Amino acid sequence: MLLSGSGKPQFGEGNREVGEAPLGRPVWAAVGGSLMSLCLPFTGVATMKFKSPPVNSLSLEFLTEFSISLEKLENNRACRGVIITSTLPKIFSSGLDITEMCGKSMEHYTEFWRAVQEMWLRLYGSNMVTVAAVNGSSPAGGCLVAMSCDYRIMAENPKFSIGLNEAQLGIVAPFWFKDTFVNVVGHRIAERSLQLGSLHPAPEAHKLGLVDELVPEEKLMERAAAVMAQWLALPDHARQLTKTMMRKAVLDRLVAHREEDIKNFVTFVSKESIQKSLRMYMEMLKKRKS
Ligand SMILES: CC/C=C\C/C=C\CCCC/C=C/C(=O)SCCNC(=O)CCNC(=O)[C@H](O)C(C)(C)COP(=O)(O)OP(=O)(O)OC[C@H]1O[C@@H](n2cnc3c(N)ncnc32)[C@H](O)[C@@H]1OP(=O)(O)O
Repeated sequence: MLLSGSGKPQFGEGNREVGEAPLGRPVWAAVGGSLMSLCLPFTGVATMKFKSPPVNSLSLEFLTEFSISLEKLENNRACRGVIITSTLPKIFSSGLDITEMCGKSMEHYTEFWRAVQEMWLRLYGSNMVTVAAVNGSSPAGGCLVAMSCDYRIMAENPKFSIGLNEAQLGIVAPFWFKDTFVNVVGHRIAERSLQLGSLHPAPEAHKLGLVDELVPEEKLMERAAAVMAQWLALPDHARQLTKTMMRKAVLDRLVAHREEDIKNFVTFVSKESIQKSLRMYMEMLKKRKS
């Protein structure tokens, strides 16, 4: 992932610490792990770019790096907003890495699911302004990442789709995926879309309110910066308290039921019938390619 931003530098780039420039001015800070890049320029707005080929699947390693990056930004007082996008053509994120949910131990499933929860708690509960610049397809967990942001701008290409398609895989979106979805599009649209496991092409996603606006792909980052500036024009404390008021109940629900949710996931995903569905789905993806 690539992460970039400005302000008071606190990050290291690989092994290189980024510190004060000779004149005492903060320098551009680049952080990164291998799976995303992060930069924080003088504007106080970070850009986080997923870069985990082939399709930015949310593996345990990716989720861990994502959460650490968010924590670093959150703790950096100079950082007020983050734009999340992808370096890969046509793909924002393919969602949870299915291979993490196939043929692994109970311990692994537990660790993986805790990492999924952690990422969501950090992103959905972030004090920063979060804008998703969705420059490609974004199924399931990828859709969750976009929906957890404050605002979604999607490239207007109808070949790109977004949605919670879990039902198509024979699995069930957990209650907090569903809650996030309901908070974005409302109960009726969420119910129909979840039951059918729909992936909505960009124009339809816009009509449903799943994304806030569509722009030509080449204008995506420019528009994301403009939206960010609009949101940052307000005093942080008022915006943050309002965000908390809107999201707290849903966040609290997972916090209160976190261990139970992990147990449910592990029990569910360990079932032979679910393993079979996931294996068949992976085979279908491979066949579709050939
Ligand atoms: C009671 C309930 C209690 C608890 C709940 C329990 C459990 C359920 C909760 C689980 C919630 C799950 C959330 C998820 O996110 S599941 C993942 C859903 N994702 C998808 O369905 C997307 C699948 N992928 C695609 O549709 C396409 O790959 C995509 C993204 C449109 C890109 O298409 P394309 O560019 O043509 O690329 P390929 O299809 O050729 O893919 C390249 C390569 O990547 C592999 N791959 C794709 N997606 C994934 C993935 N999500 N995980 C792992 N691997 C993936 C694909 O197989 C190819 O591999 P290859 O080796 O053939 O190169």
